[in-house]
Amino acid sequence: MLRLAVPNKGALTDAAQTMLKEAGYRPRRDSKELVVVDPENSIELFFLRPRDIAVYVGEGTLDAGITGRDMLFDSGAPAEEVVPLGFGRSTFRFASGPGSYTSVDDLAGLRIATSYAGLLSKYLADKGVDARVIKLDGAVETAIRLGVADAVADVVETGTTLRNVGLEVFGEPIAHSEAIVIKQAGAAETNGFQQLIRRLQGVLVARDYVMIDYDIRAERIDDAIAITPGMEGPTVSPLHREGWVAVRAMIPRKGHQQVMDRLQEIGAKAVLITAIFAARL
Ligand SMILES: Nc1ncnc2c1ncn2[C@@H]1O[C@H](COP(=O)(O)OP(=O)(O)OP(=O)(O)O)[C@@H](O)[C@H]1O
Ligand SMILES: O=P(O)(O)OC[C@H]1O[C@H](OP(=O)(O)OP(=O)(O)O)[C@H](O)[C@@H]1O
Ligand SMILES: [Mg+2]
Repeated sequence: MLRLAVPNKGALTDAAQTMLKEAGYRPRRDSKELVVVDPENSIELFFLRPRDIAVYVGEGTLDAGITGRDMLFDSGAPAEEVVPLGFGRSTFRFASGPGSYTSVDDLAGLRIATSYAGLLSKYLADKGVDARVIKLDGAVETAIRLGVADAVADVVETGTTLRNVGLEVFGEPIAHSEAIVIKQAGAAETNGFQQLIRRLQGVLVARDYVMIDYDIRAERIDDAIAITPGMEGPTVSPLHREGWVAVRAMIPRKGHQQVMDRLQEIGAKAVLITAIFAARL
């Protein structure tokens, strides 16, 4: 049985649940359930704090985990990213009162509050900036107002939290994060692990791609294929109508209306888009 760590709280929880459900795994019945055993899929799900997941996986007590890339770096645990999952996207940034500082170099000798002390300390060391890291558990944005810190380093998604307390980001982003699957660094990939990855990648394909079908005059087929090249070449089938062919291909969901416009401009008829329910490439 594969032992997988899944966030039990916080920003990644719902999206991770939804993705695992779409990948065919048994969802947890309520938010208090800490372990889900799913023998049909040979998997055990352990619901843990996102911050702790890299620690368990790095120790090898669990085979794989879903966590944030920033949390993996922060932990310093011997675990590695296997695939990005496309949700929980955020940047990790410095912020302070408007106009206070412009780059990390301005922070030498100052105090920076964060709940990602490992990630921040590594970044400061890389940049050769000697500053004091004040480790807090959360809600770090308030630390400046309360006089505990001169600047903060925190997760920013929409920026609403910072705006609400009158802070502004400055300097280059420290890190770009999203939800990822991790495994112990250097560990062999078991059959169960590869199955998990294939299923999750299938969910990503089903989310990001749609199927397009259309009819086109045979003499325009090269132009049509240039617009819809498909993954490994589109399927082209004869139509009962003389001089016409039917084409079927996968295209990115994003921009599919533009693709339909271009196909119509070269004379395509009966252009249909359908959602992909599940996929394995
Ligand atoms: N508003 C957000 N939008 C997108 N991703 C976020 C957001 N807040 C946090 N994350 C990401 O989610 C992951 C887990 O962070 P989260 O804040 O949920 O954990 P936590 O702080 O330990 O939990 P909690 O906030 O419940 O105490 C991190 O990788 C982080 O980058
Ligand atoms: O840019 P925004 O869209 O406002 O999102 C970013 C905020 O979301 C997270 O907070 P969370 O709710 O996890 O609280 P925490 O700081 O206590 O972890 C993060 O720590 C930021 O505060
Ligand atoms: Mg949080």
